Amino acid sequence: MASIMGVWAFCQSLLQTVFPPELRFASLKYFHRLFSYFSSYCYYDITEIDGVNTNELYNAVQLYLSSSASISGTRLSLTRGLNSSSITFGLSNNDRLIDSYNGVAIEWEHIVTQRQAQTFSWRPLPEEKRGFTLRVKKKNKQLVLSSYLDYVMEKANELRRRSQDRLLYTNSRGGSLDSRGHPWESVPFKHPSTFDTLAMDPLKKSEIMDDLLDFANGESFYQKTGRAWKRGYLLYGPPGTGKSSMIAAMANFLGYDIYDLELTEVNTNSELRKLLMKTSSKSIIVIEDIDCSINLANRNKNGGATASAVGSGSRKTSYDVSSLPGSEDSGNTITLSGLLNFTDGLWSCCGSERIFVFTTNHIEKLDPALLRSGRMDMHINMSYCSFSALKILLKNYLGYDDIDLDKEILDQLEGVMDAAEMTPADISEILIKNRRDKRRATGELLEKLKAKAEKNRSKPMKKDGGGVDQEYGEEEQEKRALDSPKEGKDDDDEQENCGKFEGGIHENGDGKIH
Ligand SMILES: Nc1ncnc2c1ncn2[C@@H]1O[C@H](COP(=O)(O)OP(=O)(O)OP(=O)(O)O)[C@@H](O)[C@H]1O
Ligand SMILES: [Mg+2]
Repeated sequence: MASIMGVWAFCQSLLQTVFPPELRFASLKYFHRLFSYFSSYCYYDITEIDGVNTNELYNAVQLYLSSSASISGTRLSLTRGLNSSSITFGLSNNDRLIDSYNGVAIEWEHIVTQRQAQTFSWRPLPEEKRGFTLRVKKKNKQLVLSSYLDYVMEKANELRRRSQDRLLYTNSRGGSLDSRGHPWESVPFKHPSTFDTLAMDPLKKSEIMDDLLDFANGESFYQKTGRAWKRGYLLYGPPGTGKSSMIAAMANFLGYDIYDLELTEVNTNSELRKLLMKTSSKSIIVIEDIDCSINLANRNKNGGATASAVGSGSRKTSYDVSSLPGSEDSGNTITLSGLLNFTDGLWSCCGSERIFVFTTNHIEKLDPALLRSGRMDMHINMSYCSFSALKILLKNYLGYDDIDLDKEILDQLEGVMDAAEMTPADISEILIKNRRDKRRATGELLEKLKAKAEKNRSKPMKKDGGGVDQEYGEEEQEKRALDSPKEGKDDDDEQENCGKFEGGIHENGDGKIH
């Protein structure tokens, strides 16, 4: 047997020195077949692209090999991605190293060859053909198949989560795919918001954190109850109350990637489905300002689901496809039912451990279908800054603890906080501006709060909610104007259909209200 292995090794080294890489790859395969019968080893090829899809296992192996301490490579390739904070190292082209698992030696080789002239393909393929070959003794084959590869996947996921550079994906390219078949573009996600920096009622905060942890650790629960392993959060409240900051804090807390879904870039339900299929597990799928992304004014007579995307933000100019003759037939529209299928239809289960987060400034404008049980599991009201939230801001921005603050000032702040109805964003501005002088900061803050409370008191109360709401409307309209000049349609009839939510958090589905 030793002599057979010697011949095999000789042939391999001969091939590597004599043949060009593309021939080497093909010839190696041929010789491999010839020798496999006699060899005590078996081989597994893990190619980067499997047919037209990217092979997740390839990426996992690459990551695992780049960081595992249990491996000893003699020659590594170092890379640092654009905007990335860390250097990653991997196997050089056509180099190999030995990993050890449960006392078994596993050899990895990275094989890179030039792709031959492309025949017809629906999308351009990368110029290089890359793959890993795993070599293990035949007697340990079962170990590799039953647990080693799972271990590699798990380790790679963990490494990715632990690394600072989680990813923020966007679908700003519309429906088009990149050369690796991805509809999403990604950048490293480095938002500093955490649950520590988030100013909100501590009880509410810990409820949300517990809920997230229950979800992340709940694989067996979801399995046992036959539910898809996903959870939906609806964050609602005035601009500047921390909805986007909360999403960043959730991602940082769980170590998940974020998919920021720009609904106005999606033309059809099937495009929406494709985007969903290309999201990974352990991720948060976000639709911001859902009331602006889906135009609920276009529902059909049956209360059905003809909703069209409308422009917002850096988004397309408003359009209303359902008003174009025949546009529905041409399928050039996303519908509310398409969106609901996206979140809780069969397709929503094509991955696991995913969180959906919708945000809105106007929960009352949302279609009741979106709010129904089982859709968005938790409704979280991000409201004006409360006294307990203010204390968090004072600590974070000025380094104040409760005991550091003058009791009299604290009492005054507490007395005026609720009536002032100022957002954490407004308060943060005042604190940032005066952060070098704590006394001045609290002084100016108190002044502004009192003035705002006074202003609110003197405003004439309107039937539908009072003066404060009107101002919140103005602020929000400003935001909308920036987003889309054509917007601002009348949604009154929609509001009649919608339930009103008060208080902090509502857990949906089991009827509990927190
Ligand atoms: N609850 C909060 N805790 C800490 N900082 C906050 C909070 N709310 C707002 N801020 C600050 O204000 C800024 C704007 O907040 P954010 O973008 O999260 O608000 P939003 O609710 O998403 O607003 P919009 O409805 O306009 O999207 C943030 O950068 C953050 O610094
Ligand atoms: Mg926001």
